[in-house]
Parts: sequence; structure tokens; C-alpha cells
Amino acid sequence: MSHHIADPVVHREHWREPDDDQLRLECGVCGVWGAPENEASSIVALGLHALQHRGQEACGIASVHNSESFFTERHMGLVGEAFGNADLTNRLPGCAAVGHTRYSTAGGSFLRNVQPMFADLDQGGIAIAHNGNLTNFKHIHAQLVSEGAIFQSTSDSEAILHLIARSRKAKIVERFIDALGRIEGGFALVAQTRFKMIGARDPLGIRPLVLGKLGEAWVLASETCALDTMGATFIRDVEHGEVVVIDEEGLTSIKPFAAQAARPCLFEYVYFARPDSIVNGRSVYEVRKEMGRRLAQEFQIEADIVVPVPDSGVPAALGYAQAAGIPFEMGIIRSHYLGRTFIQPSQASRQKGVRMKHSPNKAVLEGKRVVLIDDSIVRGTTSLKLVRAVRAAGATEVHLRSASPQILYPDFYGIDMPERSQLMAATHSMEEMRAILEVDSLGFLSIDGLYEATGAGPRDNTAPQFTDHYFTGEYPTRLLDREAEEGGREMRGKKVSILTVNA
Ligand SMILES: O=P(O)(O)OC[C@H]1O[C@H](OP(=O)(O)OP(=O)(O)O)[C@H](O)[C@@H]1O
Ligand SMILES: NC(=O)CC[C@H](N)C(=O)O
Ligand SMILES: [Mg+2]
Repeated sequence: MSHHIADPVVHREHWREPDDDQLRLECGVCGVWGAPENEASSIVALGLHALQHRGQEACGIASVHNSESFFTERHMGLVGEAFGNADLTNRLPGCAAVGHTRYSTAGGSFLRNVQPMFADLDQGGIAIAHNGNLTNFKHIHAQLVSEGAIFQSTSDSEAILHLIARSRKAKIVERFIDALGRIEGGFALVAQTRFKMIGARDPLGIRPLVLGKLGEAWVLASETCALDTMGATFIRDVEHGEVVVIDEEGLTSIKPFAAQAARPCLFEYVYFARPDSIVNGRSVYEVRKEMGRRLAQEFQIEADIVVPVPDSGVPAALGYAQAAGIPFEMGIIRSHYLGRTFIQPSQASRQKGVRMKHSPNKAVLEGKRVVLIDDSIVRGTTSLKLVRAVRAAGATEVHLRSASPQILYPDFYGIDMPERSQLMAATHSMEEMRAILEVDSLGFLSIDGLYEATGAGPRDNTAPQFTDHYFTGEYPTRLLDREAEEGGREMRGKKVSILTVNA
């Protein structure tokens, strides 16, 4: 028997469209507790605007009114379209609210997967917003479904709600923590119950979460740039493995996991976070500039101009230009009217998208030897288009530099990084890449150069300061679902070779 439902993917092999394998962004989460009457949702909407770069697929806000009623709105599309210029005081009333801006990593892009997700528990409602990806979702899902759970979505985040609902503990915070004990992977969570806001970060702190204050109100957000937009003051990072509970009593910090060293995600510095954010105490802008400076030291080259691939390549190019003493020029102009990643369902339309997003600036490129700087090269689609465009605009030489090392391995913690077969550096040698990208020379920042740029010193190979699995293949956790697919092969801490890399 078959019946039509909007999302029939749960029991299929493909958890997303087979061709939908673009490097995607992250989700953004934020929440406020104790805001003036009916203002919480407007404050959260501001925070979500600032976190738009972390996800452009969908967004939502859930508010709590009078510690009694929950109001939720979930929309496909951008925050501005959903919540901009609107009076939210009636639509989403209350002094507490939580919000989410989504890029899917588990489950397709449609309304039932949009967050915050809400459940009515026996103690009252709970709304949760999740940034990250659970590495044991399929395992938990199979177990819950066999016990009779009925999932309303195909998103991994819903599993957390089921686990909270099924916990035998008495109190909501205990049930929340009970659920955290069952999930694995990367997560930054912000939840609202009738009386409390709860924030949590995974045991390694892979995903970011910061705490702030706005007058008397407490604020949680993925990045400090959201605090700035909301008008809140940064208090501190939520620590790795920490649960913060905010209610009438104030803030309570709980450390429910076995203590271990933090391993935040290095890619927040490379690409995800907004340059004006402070991540793990370091300015993202400064780190990116330093990546560029180190890139210039690692590869010295004669050139006339340094050109960034906007947006995220800009600070590294600035650092490079300053260190190399070569003028920085905006040789590529980026359209303001296209999203950060112009996701298209096919490779052909993706290529067209890259063409629409960036245009060469002939006036500065003509007759010049160009160093082109991007933060990362994933599939190579952006690079090849731009190299051709820069040459067509009259550049005499093009030297391409990536301000991060070669991306060789997929991510399972909230970055929708493609499989190795799609990653250019995983399937080609340096010389092959140079030839395919049609550049005079090609260079990638070393892993130590990247670590140094963060201010953390060189990579400590026995206890790395960050998780850098996309560069090294060393995953900081076990990967239950993936390991099951790989026939039970342990992947944690190992150099994983799913496909052979050409030297
Ligand atoms: O090798 P590729 O598969 O083409 O992917 C790499 C590109 O994707 C990212 O930019 P994106 O367009 O997502 O965002 P940005 O505008 O913030 O740079 C990244 O900064 C690279 O430019
Ligand atoms: N990028 C993310 O953090 C996504 C969150 C969640 N896994 C989802 O797919 O909705
Ligand atoms: Mg880019």
C-alpha cells in the first residue's frame, strides 16, 4: 500500500537528494529569557538576522507567553522574509523565545523539518533549536521507532525531543540531560520550557554557543555577532559539555558529561562564522587575516595584485596582501542579491549560480599577475569559474591560494561537507588540481599554519586543540551510523581512507 506524504525519505537510503551535495552552511540558534513583555520574539528575530549566514533554507521562532502558552512560526526561506518588518508582539508573544535558522544536514529541506521543534510533554511544552548533527541518529531513530515512536519529521533534531519525552526522570532539566546522554556528535542546543531556557554544548564543544545579557534578560546564540545585533553584552562561551539552565533563580551551570579536552570545529574560523564574531576568545576576522599572512609566508610569489574571492576569502586576502606587500584589489565583485551559497539541485545550475554570484572587475585585472585567495576549495566549482573569468578579464597569470589545507574527508557534525568522491583534493594530486583549475600555481595553507593563525600554537598531534577531521581524517568521536554503514569499522581517531587519495 502506498500513500502520498510530503517527505517519504525516512526509510530510504538517501537522506537527502542524491545530487544535493554542495558544501552547506551551519545552522544558527538563539534564545532570550526574561525580555520585556512580548518583546522576546523580536529580539530573537534580530539575532536570527545576524545568524543568517549560518543557514538560508528556513527559519523559525517559538515563544512562551505567561509561562503557559507556546507560539511557534516556522517558515521556509530567509529571516527577513519571514519575520522582517513585522510586529511580532501579537504573532509570537511572551518574555522568552528561541529561534533557528536552518541548513539541513539530516532530513530534507521542507517545512516539517524546520526548527524550533516543539513537543507537548506531560510537564508542559518544550521547544528546541539545534545546530549540529547527530552521529548516532539512525541508530536512535530505529530504536525509538521500534518502541512505537512516531516521527513527524526526518530531521535528527526531532530525536532529541523523543528522548526527552521518554526519559523516566522526574524533572524537565534531568530529562533533557538524560537525552543528551543518549545522543552523539555535534550539538549546540537552545531550548525553552514554560519556566526555563536551557542551553547545551556537546562534550567536545564542536559547535559554538555563547551567553550574553540584554538588560535583565539572558541571551544564548551561536555567535557573538548575534549578541551585537540584539544589543546584548557578551558574558562568556557556554563551555564544552556544559548545560546552562536559566530561570527565575538565575543561571545554573551543570557539567553532566565526563570531563575531556575541548575540540571546537576549526572550520568556524575558516568559513562559517561571521568575521565580526569572537569564537573561542579570538576574533574571526583577525584569525582569517593571520591565515592570509601565513599563506604569504608559506608561498612567496611575484604578482601585481591580490584578489579575494568574496565574501569569506576577503580577510585572508587582506592579510596576504599586507604580508606580501602586494596591493589588495577587489578584482571580483560579488552580487548582494544572492545568498551565501547559491544552492542548485544540479551541477549545471550550480555552475550557472557561481557565474551569477561573482563578476570579474576588468578595470583592475587587465594585464595583471593575480594572486587569487579563497578560504577553502571544496569541489573546485567556484575556483574554476573564477580563474576563467579572471583570465578572460585580461589577467596574465593566476596563482590560486587556499587559506586552509586540502579538504579530504567528509564531516558528520553539522557541516554538510560532501563525500570524498566529490572533494577535489581527495581525488586529485596537487599537479592534477593545478591543471584542472587552469592556474599557474596552486597552494594550500599548512595545517600548522592554520593552527598558528588561531593563536593556539602548532597542532598538538597527541591532543589536537581543535577538531580538524575534514583535513586530517581524524574524527574526535565514534561515528555510530557511519561505522555501521562501513561494516562496523572504527573511525574515531583514525586516519580514515574511504577512497584512496592520489599522492
Ligand atoms: O570549491 P567549491 O565547491 O566551489 O566551494 C568552495 C567555495 O564555497 C564557499 O563559498 P560560499 O559561496 O559558500 O560562501 P561565501 O560567499 O561566504 O564565500 C567557500 O568560501 C568557497 O568560495
Ligand atoms: N546545520 C545544522 O546545524 C542542521 C541541524 C539539523 N541537523 C538539521 O538538519 O536540521
Ligand atoms: Mg566563498
